[in-house]
Amino acid sequence: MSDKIPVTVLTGYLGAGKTTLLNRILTEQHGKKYAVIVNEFGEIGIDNDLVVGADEEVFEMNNGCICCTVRGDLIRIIEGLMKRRGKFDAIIVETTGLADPAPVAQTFFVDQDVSDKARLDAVVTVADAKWLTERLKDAPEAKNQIAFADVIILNKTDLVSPEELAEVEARIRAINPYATLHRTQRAAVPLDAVLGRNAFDLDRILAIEPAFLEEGEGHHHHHDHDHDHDHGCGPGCAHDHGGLKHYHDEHMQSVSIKLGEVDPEKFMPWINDLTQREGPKILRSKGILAFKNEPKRFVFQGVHMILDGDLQRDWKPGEERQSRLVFIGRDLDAEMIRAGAQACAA
Ligand SMILES: Nc1nc2c(ncn2[C@@H]2O[C@H](COP(=O)(O)OP(=O)(O)OP(=O)(O)O)[C@@H](O)[C@H]2O)c(=O)[nH]1
Repeated sequence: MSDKIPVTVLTGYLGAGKTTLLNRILTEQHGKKYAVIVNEFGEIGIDNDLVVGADEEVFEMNNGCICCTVRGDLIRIIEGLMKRRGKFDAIIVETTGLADPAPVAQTFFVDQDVSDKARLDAVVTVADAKWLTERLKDAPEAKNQIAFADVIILNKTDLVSPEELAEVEARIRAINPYATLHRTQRAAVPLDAVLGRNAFDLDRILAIEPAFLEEGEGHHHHHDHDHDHDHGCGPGCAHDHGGLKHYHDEHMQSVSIKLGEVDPEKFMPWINDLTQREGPKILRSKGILAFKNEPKRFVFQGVHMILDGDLQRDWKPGEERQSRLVFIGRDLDAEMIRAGAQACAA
């Protein structure tokens, strides 16, 4: 029996429910110690701050594209964790919603130091029952996340009719007939549905992606656009790592904003109005807010025009009462969003 540390790669498109699932796993009584590695799109880390659990250690990877800039980070973090063996039962990697899981999974096979000590247990993909059908049309990453999955959590079943649910499940099955599929609300699955699966099937992946085990001899980046963004190796390029091709959305951008205390009387109407008007373009929004005279942190989450928000834990003594917001989407009017947020200052 291998004593390699099992690694679960948690993927799924923006806002599907990855962090919800992760928090559920981490708050269960499991008696295990997990190391969690998160990777976000957007310059200021919010996700790592929203992962709960007293016993876990959370490591944040650099922002940017997971294949080029971030893969090095992933390897470094895992190697660091390996030096402290015995302290962790398993590693969970939560990728950004925009990541193609192929290069992440590939790391566990082509990097010798990593593959000596860690094994990919399963790729778990959270799918948003409401939005997946749309994303399969316009986001190749979303399709790859389904194709690579060993376990699929078909989440947010409360937001669709039984007919819509059957339809999205049929679409998933057309891409991936093999994965174990769980229909959920709020990602409610037992821990053993996700962890310790020993489910990653290399033969199946090689059938989809014959170049999976080939480490690129020099990386060929195809910039099939003339935009001048700077996001690591850049959105919009279809990378070809020795034949393993994956994609980035060239129009995807993030707007991140930091400000001090915020007036909820101004913020609430503004965020509602913004997401109603710009919802089709804003795929994802989230923030941790310091409301004036409020001892607790207010956390809001949006996926297109659906918004959620509540007061969570207290601001800790000495913790700076700073508000942080991130908007991820296509063709966003960054100046308009920034100005609107600034106007909510208390
Ligand atoms: N209605 C409904 N909302 C849900 C469900 N699961 C999660 N959500 C909400 O969907 C939003 C996104 O959930 P997250 O868990 O943060 O999604 P994520 O995949 O981690 O998002 P990114 O990391 O930004 O890609 C939050 O507001 C959740 O509360 C569900 O089953 N039903």
